[in-house]
Amino acid sequence: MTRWESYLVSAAKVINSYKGDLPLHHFLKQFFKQHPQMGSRDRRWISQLVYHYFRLGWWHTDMDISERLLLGTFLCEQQSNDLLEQLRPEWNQQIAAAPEEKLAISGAGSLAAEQLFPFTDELSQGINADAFAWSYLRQPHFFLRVRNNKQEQIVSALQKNGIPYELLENRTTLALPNGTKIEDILKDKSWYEIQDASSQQTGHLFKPAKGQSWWDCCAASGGKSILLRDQQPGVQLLVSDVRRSILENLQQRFAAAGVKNYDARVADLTNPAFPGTMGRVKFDGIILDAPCSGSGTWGRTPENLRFFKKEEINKFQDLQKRIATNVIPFVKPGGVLIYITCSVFRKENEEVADFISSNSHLVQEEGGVIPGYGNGADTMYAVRFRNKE
Ligand SMILES: C[S@@+](CC[C@H](N)C(=O)[O-])C[C@H]1O[C@@H](n2cnc3c(N)ncnc32)[C@H](O)[C@@H]1O
Repeated sequence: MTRWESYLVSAAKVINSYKGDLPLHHFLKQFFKQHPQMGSRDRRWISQLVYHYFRLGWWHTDMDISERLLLGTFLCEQQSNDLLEQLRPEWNQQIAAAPEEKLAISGAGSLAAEQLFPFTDELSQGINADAFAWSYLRQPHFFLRVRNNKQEQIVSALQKNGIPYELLENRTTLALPNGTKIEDILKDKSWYEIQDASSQQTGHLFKPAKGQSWWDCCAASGGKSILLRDQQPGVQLLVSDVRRSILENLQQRFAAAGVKNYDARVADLTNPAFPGTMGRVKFDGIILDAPCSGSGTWGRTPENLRFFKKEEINKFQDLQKRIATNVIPFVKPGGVLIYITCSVFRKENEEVADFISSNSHLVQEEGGVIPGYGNGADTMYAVRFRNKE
């Protein structure tokens, strides 16, 4: 058996044993731990094959696995590669063709959006189902947000290391190839944050003013809070999350980014007793970056196309409504609430936004879907409400 054929066999082994109960990258890590004879090149190829396989969603699930692995590689890769050259050279010659052309060349028949992404009837308004579904065939980019005006220094380090990059029009967002080991290239952590392009765009809704008090109530490791403080270093900041461990990550990330003077607390915002623990405090701005299906980021975790259960969407909506209900009373009259998800589902987006405005004095001012699928970024939803009390 050639090296390339053995990659197909190993990838098929992974696919047959993976049941979706933990993220695919964790599963692959475990798999490689059990097969220490595989070197880094082998691991890279097998992982890539498996990811391409899942990028095809529910299309041709009855096809022979090896055939589907090759088809996934043909449709998802844009550059000639050794595996196809050895196993399907006639496809490798056409690797740069448009996806529609590749479909015809492969003889695999037509491809409808619902076959790739089985939840098209759940999409938020304004998301183009075809363009969104087809975006799964491309691995998303890796994005940086430039801080402290270090564009020139960063670009020159990337050029020195031969890393291809695109500096977007706003001159603060950099798109890089996925898997770039940026920590090895940029030693000064204060120059940049790793943050998806759409996540960076949510910041356009913040508009903080000096001296205001803000609460990032589902802060995780603090990506939105750092963005907020970069816009307005003078805001007073409270961060909270239900997970103590993620707030420890936040503290390290803030220290590396030079973010100081903030309050942090562990808080479960679904707990009905929670509001009583906050005292009489109110905020000029609250960022509610809600726990969600993450369906706008599944280009990075395409195994979800096969393993996510539609019923989960309602559970997320329920969680989002409960958290919003507990958070709304803490917006000052005249203050703002920014509701954010990285979901493409109407139930987690517009329906929760409608729930917020129907059950409070909050009025939606601006925002909506941030469609990242056209430029290799995540798709998000972000809306800004003002308290008209
Ligand atoms: C989408 S993430 C936030 C991402 C973060 N804002 C950022 O920019 O990196 C949602 C966060 O909500 C937190 N969360 C989930 N359930 C919660 C609850 N009941 N109360 C408070 N936080 C919760 C999760 O732990 C998770 O860190």
